This record gives sequence, structure tokens and C-alpha cells, in this order.
Amino acid sequence: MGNTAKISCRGLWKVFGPDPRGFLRQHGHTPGPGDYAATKHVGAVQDVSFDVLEGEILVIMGLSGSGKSTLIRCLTRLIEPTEGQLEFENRDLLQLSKREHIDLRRKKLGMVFQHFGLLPHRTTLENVAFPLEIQGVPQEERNACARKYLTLVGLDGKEDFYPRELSGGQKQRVGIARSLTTDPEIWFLDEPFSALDPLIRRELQDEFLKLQQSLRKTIIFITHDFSEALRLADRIAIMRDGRIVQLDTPEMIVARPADSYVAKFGADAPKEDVLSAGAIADPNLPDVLPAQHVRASQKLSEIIPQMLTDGESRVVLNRDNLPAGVLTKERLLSAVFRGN
Ligand SMILES: Nc1ncnc2c1ncn2[C@@H]1O[C@H](COP(=O)(O)OP(=O)(O)OP(=O)(O)O)[C@@H](O)[C@H]1O
Repeated sequence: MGNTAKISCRGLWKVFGPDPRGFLRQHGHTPGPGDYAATKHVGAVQDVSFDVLEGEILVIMGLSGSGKSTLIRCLTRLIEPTEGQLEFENRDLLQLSKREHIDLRRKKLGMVFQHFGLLPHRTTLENVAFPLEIQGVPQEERNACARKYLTLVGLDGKEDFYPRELSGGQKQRVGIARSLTTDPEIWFLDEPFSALDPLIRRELQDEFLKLQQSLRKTIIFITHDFSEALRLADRIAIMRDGRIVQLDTPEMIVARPADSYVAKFGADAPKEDVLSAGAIADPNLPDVLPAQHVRASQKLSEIIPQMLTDGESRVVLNRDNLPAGVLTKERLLSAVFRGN
């Protein structure tokens, strides 16, 4: 993941209701819940600012109704934001004409949704090739491309099947392959695995991570499942009532939640798989350092077996091999069982 912002949004609002812009002006961009209720407006996205970095998986996570879908729809301009700035590779997205935007969406953005949206009277191959057909790519070329992506998502041999002949997981694989044929620069996935049973869901998450290792797309992934967010994300943006309350690495979301809403999500997280030695080490170094060391980046699940066997503390070394803290057995257990 690089440091270049692929998408930037600043002060983004989406208010639904009779007069969204007038409403924001009237309330000086700081409306309270009572203001919304009194005027029949809804603040689906409220003053949201963040960057999506090139090559990262940014997961947007939050309870039902927190504004995830509205935010993603603003970013893709399937709906118009009420206010704010939106840039794609430093180009002002909100200044593009409708035509330019449709073109951008077709060529640079890929989208996968929870409901597969496959065309029922077309075969798997034709469904996957469809975005290229719209672009006027000749049949042989688009079919070759569709075959390539069908292989990539493990659907070899299903080219001539119709959607009704596929399982839910297979349909979603078709949706994934279809969204990739145009080689999008940004890949939006809105609850793509939510309709699948837990085993298939986990399998597709693994495949998705494998795909990303080779494709290195910039990804915005929506889910309301915190464990899915932890497994997939480079960074997680947690939404509540249309606002991003914390945007951080999975580890920091669990180790240093911004408030009790975020902490509740982290409470049941498998701490040993998420937290690393560096996040929980005591930074105050004693005069005499423990003889054994661990690396700051090592996950607790790797360290626990040895530390619980010998009961010895460890000095925690940073990337430059310098002591960054000390980890005692008590601190380790407290992090795993009490979450701090
Ligand atoms: N077209 C609309 N008109 C009025 N209110 C809307 C509209 N679309 C969404 N909302 C409201 O905006 C808020 C955010 O909805 P949104 O669908 O973005 O949430 P979400 O986090 O994606 O929820 P879910 O996980 O259930 O899909 C909700 O209160 C919803 O009722």
C-alpha cells in the first residue's frame, strides 16, 4: 500500500429531505438530531473526510443505517453529494459532466454488490463479458478476457451455465469476475459476501485476499461484519450516524478504540490474532532488559505459546532492532482477556 491518495473526500455531506442545501446553510453545517427530526431531513453522510490510498483495502464498517451505502454511492456518484469535495487522482470529480463521469465509472471503477445483479438470460461467460460489450469490445476479445477472469475466480467449466444453475457463492464469483474485466483502478464492494453462508463466505474472503495479492487494486469494501473487516482491511473506517468515528488499522481499532461504540465492536475480536507485541508493550524500559526478545510486529498468537511456557518477559524490538518496550506475561494475558 502506497501513500498516494487515489480518492480524497473532504467535508462530504448527503442529506435527504425537502431542501438539503438550505437545511445545511440554515444550521451552519452543525445540525443536531433534533434539527433533522423537526424538518424531516436525514443526515445519511455528515461531514466525512478521508483518503483512500493506492493499493489499500479500506473497509467501511458500521451498523445498519450508519450511512455506508450512501457514502459509497456518493463516491461513485450514483447519487450526488449535497456538499463537499471529491477528488479522484487529484481530479475534481464533482466538476465532471455526466458523460465524463459515466465514462470514468465504466473504465476506472469496478463495483460488486450483495445482490449479484446478473442478467438471467445470459450465460456466465456473457455476464462476465457484459461490461466490455457495452464498451464495444469485439466478441472474441471480450470472451477471451472474460475467460481469463473466470479462471481467476475458479469458475472454469461454468462458462455456459445460466445464473439459475449456479450456487450463491458461484454467482458472487461471477459478479467479482464481471467487475474486473474492465481492469478498474478502484474496486467498490458493497456487502458482497453478506448473502452467503458462513463457510462459503470465509472461503470467498480468502480467495478475495489472494486475488488482491496479485491484482493490487485500490479497494473500498463495505461490511457490517466486524470480523470480516478485521480479516480483510488494511484500514477500517467505522461509521455511526453518517460520520466516521474512527479510521485506523484493525489493530489500532481494537487496541485504542476512539469511543465506546468502537470498543463494543472490538470487545469480541480475537485479540491474539489482531494485536501485535508493539501495540501492547510497556514503553518504559527497565534498567536491565529481559534476555529474550520478540519483534514489535509479531502477533500475540505467535508469542503466547513460548511466553506462557517459560513465563519470562520479552524485550520488544522495533524495525531498527532497537528496544521499544517490554512485554510481561501479565501484560500479555491482560491484553488477550481484558482487551488492554
Ligand atoms: N433515498 C433516501 N431517502 C431518505 N433517506 C434515505 C435514503 N437512502 C438512505 N436513507 C437513510 O440514510 C441513512 C443511511 O442509510 P444507508 O443505506 O446509507 O445505511 P447503511 O449503513 O448502508 O445501512 P445497511 O447496512 O442497512 O445497508 C438511513 O437512515 C436511511 O434511512
